[in-house]
Amino acid sequence: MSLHLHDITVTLGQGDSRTTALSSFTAAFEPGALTALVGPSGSGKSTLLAVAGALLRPDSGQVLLNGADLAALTDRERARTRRERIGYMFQSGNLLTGLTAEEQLLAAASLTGRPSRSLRPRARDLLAEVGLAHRLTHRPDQLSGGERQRIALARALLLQPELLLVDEPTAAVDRTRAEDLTALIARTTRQYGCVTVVATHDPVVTGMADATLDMLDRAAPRTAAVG
Ligand SMILES: Nc1ncnc2c1ncn2[C@@H]1O[C@H](COP(=O)(O)OP(=O)(O)OP(=O)(O)O)[C@@H](O)[C@H]1O
Repeated sequence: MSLHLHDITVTLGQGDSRTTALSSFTAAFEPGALTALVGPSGSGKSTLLAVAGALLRPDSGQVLLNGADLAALTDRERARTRRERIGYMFQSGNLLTGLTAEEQLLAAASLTGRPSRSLRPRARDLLAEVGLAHRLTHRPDQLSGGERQRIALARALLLQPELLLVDEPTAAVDRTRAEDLTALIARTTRQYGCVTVVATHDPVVTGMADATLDMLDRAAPRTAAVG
């Protein structure tokens, strides 16, 4: 498993709000390694996660997951790749209203056609690992922001993704929980051999990461020198 982003450019918005969020961005990510993606607010971290996760098509460039270009796949193939090969944990948690913590995990897995009964023990183990064994039957509106994020992490890990994309996992939790969550992400990354990219401002995460990628170091010059 490998992830290689090659010469990625992304523009967002229309008219006056049109912004170049990524400009000729190139980077390679190692399997079994947790890479911390750092850089000031607005430097393109979330945009990069969206492109790597086949949620957003770049204007140009290649997103090579194991050598195959996600940017060149059809919408249907991209949706399948997202369901089966990529785990996401984004800031909002993106949980489904009305479902319990345990159902959040099983519902996501059922989209890939796997029987939920066989996954239930693993779902419970993962919820216990993120410290939510006592919250299996709670629904999103009965949980804190940090708890919702932890459910999203457990859900992302359920199907052993090849690519794990995480946006600010520690923003809504205390330091001890931040260390536990980051350790879980790092441990799972090594165990599954997945490529893990975590956008973060938190020194706890950068301190435990295998590599740090600073968005500002990778930005291409905005104006080319003409000789
Ligand atoms: N829909 C949009 N339309 C126009 N510009 C946008 C849009 N979404 C994001 N941007 C701009 O694109 C740039 C990159 O945004 P992005 O969210 O990727 O940054 P970030 O590094 O994740 O920031 P943060 O650390 O604050 O989450 C920013 O300048 C932002 O203002």
